[in-house]
Amino acid sequence: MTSGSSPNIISTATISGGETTPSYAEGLTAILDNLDALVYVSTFDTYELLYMNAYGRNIWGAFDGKKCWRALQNGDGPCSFCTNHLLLNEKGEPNAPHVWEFQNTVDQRWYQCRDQAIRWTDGRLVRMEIATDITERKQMELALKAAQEKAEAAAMTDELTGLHNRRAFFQFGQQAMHQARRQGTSLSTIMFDLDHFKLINDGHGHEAGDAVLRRVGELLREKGRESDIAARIGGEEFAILLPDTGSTEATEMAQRLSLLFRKATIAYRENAIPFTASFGIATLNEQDARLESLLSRADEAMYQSKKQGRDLIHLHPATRV
Ligand SMILES: Nc1nc2c(ncn2[C@@H]2O[C@H](COP(=O)(O)OP(=O)(O)OP(=O)(O)O)[C@@H](O)[C@H]2O)c(=O)[nH]1
Repeated sequence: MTSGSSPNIISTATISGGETTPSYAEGLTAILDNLDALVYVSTFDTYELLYMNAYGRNIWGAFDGKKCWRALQNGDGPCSFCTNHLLLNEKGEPNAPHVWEFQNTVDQRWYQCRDQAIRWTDGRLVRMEIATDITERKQMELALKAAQEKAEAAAMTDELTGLHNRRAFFQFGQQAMHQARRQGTSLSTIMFDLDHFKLINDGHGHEAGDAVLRRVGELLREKGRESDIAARIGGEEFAILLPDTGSTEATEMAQRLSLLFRKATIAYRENAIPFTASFGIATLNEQDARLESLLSRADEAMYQSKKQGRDLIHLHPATRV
């Protein structure tokens, strides 16, 4: 419906058939009442509903004398998402129709709404909305989006431990490194590798090994900060990036983890399986052009822990406190 459409139809009726105007008005009403879409008209200043077709009345009830926000949204005042301000330009003339999608708060269904200012029979500009139910399409879109997000999350997650996987670690790690550079803050990394893990697998079975890895994942999630980036980057090798953290704090964190691991024997079938890890720590310095160079220093330090007997913590010497 466009501005001035009602008077046009009525005058066509008079010219073409000489029939009385009401039959055309009734015809128009019949058309509107048989549309598979909501059509309503409300005033800009008082939000009063001037018209609502049968589709709308069947869902939202009688409209006479009601405000649009009360009848259509069961609200206590104008809706926060009201589009009225988009329908008129600064000169107070109608803008092009505004099309948007919205979930109605009363029937919870999704609608594509086409809102525009039209000239009403008394000459004033009013709001007209035509809203089509798009719930099925929207549900499909939302399900697709959720599946996509789930797949993306799965592609970044280590299935066994629930921590980030290697890919996610490098992706988020690069971001953390750029942020540290931009803000001039420190960034440390702790790498650790479980000691003699092959013996756990060989002695208790692969499932027992998996239970240990899962427990390590739990402990990292429980003890880490929200901003930490903890990942399983290899079979029994883990890495944590600690934004805004210097080497002293990182060493303290590694000490806490080392202690937790020693205490956290895994109960698996009648057996209590003890485990330890060898740690290496490094902190970002000016020469680190890439995340890899920070990690390779942490790896070197971890290797020292392995070499010197395992269940140890080493801070890379190039790291400043
Ligand atoms: N259960 C289990 N074992 C794994 C997984 N990924 C790797 N492993 C095992 O981890 C073990 C790693 O053995 P090694 O590289 O010899 O290292 P290690 O026995 O921990 O010895 P050090 O690192 O020198 O202390 C191998 O037995 C792998 O099969 C996994 O997802 N689950």
